[in-house]
Amino acid sequence: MAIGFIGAGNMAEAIIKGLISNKVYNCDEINISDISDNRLEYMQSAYSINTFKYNNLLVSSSDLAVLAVKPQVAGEVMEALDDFPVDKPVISIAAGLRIEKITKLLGDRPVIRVMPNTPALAGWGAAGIFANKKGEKHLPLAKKIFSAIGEAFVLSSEDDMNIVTALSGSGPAYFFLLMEEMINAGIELGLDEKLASDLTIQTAIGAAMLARQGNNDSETPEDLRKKVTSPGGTTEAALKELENNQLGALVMLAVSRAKQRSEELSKV
Ligand SMILES: NC(=O)C1=CN([C@@H]2O[C@H](COP(=O)(O)OP(=O)(O)OC[C@H]3O[C@@H](n4cnc5c(N)ncnc54)[C@H](O)[C@@H]3O)[C@@H](O)[C@H]2O)C=CC1
Ligand SMILES: O=C(O)[C@@H]1CCC=N1
Repeated sequence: MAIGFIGAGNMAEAIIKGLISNKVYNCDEINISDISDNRLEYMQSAYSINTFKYNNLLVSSSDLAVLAVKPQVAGEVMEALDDFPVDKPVISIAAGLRIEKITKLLGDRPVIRVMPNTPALAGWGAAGIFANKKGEKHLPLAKKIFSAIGEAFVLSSEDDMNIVTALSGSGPAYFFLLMEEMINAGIELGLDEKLASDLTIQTAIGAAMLARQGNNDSETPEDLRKKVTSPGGTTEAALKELENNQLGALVMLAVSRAKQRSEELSKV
């Protein structure tokens, strides 16, 4: 069984790294194509996988194709795939690309839509998965692939993919922005850059680990926040500022905007 990635970008690399280190596929069972020769050379030397200059050759040498190009070029990439047998499944990770469009261009075939995220690069990804009727029998394989790079969650409706994209697909960027701002605050208030950065990142990891542990013990992030917040203390002073400046409403606005953008991309 060979897996073929169309597009050798950041997400394809994250997935491939996880597949190899978790021995889901051997290097010689992984194919990749890209328009960039540099990118193909890099992927070949970093992971010893098979590279293809042409997407058509890639799909004819693969049992499963993973569409990993930007949504804006996905249409033209699919239109140019000739003689791609309809029994071969497609996994698409392109944001906002609906299954209906894929089957329209590639024929009525098994399709699995997945929304992964970049923490997959560190093995800590979160992915939402949805299959069409024909794709359902390939769900165990899709779950295996995305569990190799984090946790995979099967969705009951394709429409939920827009929310998943806004929450966990784009979500790492929200946490990174918060980290950037915390580091900047630490520096501005007098710490050196390295210390501000080390403290912020370790705190983010600690908070995430605690939240994860809490999730198993029915302790919510809200419960954990309350444990940090001593009455009349420093945390309370900080949180009041975040509340007064409507952090909650701002997060709702940002996530809704990302969801709306995902819906817009569905119409391209
Ligand atoms: N970056 C992220 O956090 C996430 C991205 N995604 C989705 O994953 C997909 C890929 O995103 P990234 O890896 O971040 O993008 P990227 O820009 O790093 O990778 C895309 C790759 O496709 C190649 N490419 C462009 N045209 C091509 C063609 N005609 N044939 C073959 N290859 C071609 C590019 O040279 C590039 O290497 C997108 O559809 C995006 O919506 C999904 C979840 C998270
Ligand atoms: O920003 C984007 O469109 C992609 C999808 C989710 C994360 N990155």
